Amino acid sequence: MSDVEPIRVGVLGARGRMGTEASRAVDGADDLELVAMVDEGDWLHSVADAGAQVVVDFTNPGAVMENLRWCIDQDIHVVVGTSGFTTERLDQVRAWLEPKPDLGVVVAPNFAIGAVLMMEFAARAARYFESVEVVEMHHPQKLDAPSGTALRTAQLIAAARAEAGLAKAPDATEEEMLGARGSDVEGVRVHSLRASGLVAHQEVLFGAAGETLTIRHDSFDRKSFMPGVLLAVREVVKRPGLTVGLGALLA
Ligand SMILES: NC(=O)C1=CN([C@@H]2O[C@H](COP(=O)(O)OP(=O)(O)OC[C@H]3O[C@@H](n4cnc5c(N)ncnc54)[C@H](OP(=O)(O)O)[C@@H]3O)[C@@H](O)[C@H]2O)C=CC1
Ligand SMILES: O=C(O)C1=N[C@H](C(=O)O)C[C@H](O)C1
Repeated sequence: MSDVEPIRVGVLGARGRMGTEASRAVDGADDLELVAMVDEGDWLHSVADAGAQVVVDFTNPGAVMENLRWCIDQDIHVVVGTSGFTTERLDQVRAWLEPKPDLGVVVAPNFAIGAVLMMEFAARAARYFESVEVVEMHHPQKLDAPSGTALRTAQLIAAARAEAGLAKAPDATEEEMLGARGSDVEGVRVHSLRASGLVAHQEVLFGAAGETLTIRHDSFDRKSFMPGVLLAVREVVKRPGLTVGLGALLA
């Protein structure tokens, strides 16, 4: 038996789709101890009362900032899977962390290894193609559109295009029905599909003269996110400040 104390973990959004899976994964890990499961209407302070060192948040974009603020105030490290993180929100989290030099927050738009690689590959390909569009596909219970993963992918692509000096992607559309061309995320078109049977899927379509490149990732089961969640829980206690994306934690 190891003489290292397990990391004490609380889960917010614990009765939701991801919170249920994350609670199960934490509970099944020898080096972690599930000390609190909190959902809407529960007493948030029970997380601190239970001595949680790390909180995992899978709630919703409307709730997550208040949860984060509270955890930081309580000196609890946070792993955030909840979507809805704009640049402004990330800046706000950095500001909250400033007076807390030992505290870590990881915000990961997607914990699936394949999705992380899809974003990295897309960022790498971006400089070589004049056209690019992102199509994300999710279950119809999803509250936000576009997905956090699609937003992050579009931001990474936009940054790579800007660095390469690429102009706006060609598009002669003059007349369009509202929404037909998707949303414009920093100059990258993002389309959101919702259908029963889907979990979480994304395609990034690149185009240049005479060729296209499609990079696609599919999560068929929420178990796909769990190795990433557990990695983030183990790493956040060693990484003060804000870490965005699981990629930074991968060896
Ligand atoms: N980063 C990643 O890899 C992934 C991220 N996600 C993101 O995680 C989030 C949750 O997704 P999902 O599990 O499908 O959503 P669910 O709606 O199934 O779960 C969210 C849960 O949080 C609860 N909740 C709402 N407000 C609070 C609060 N203030 N405190 C505690 N609990 C609260 C909800 O309760 P109630 O229903 O009563 O409101 C619900 O039980 C979404 O933002 C989603 O995009 C999802 C999958 C992977
Ligand atoms: O709501 C979901 O299901 C998912 N949300 C995250 C997102 O918005 O990108 C991650 C994954 O796509 C599943």
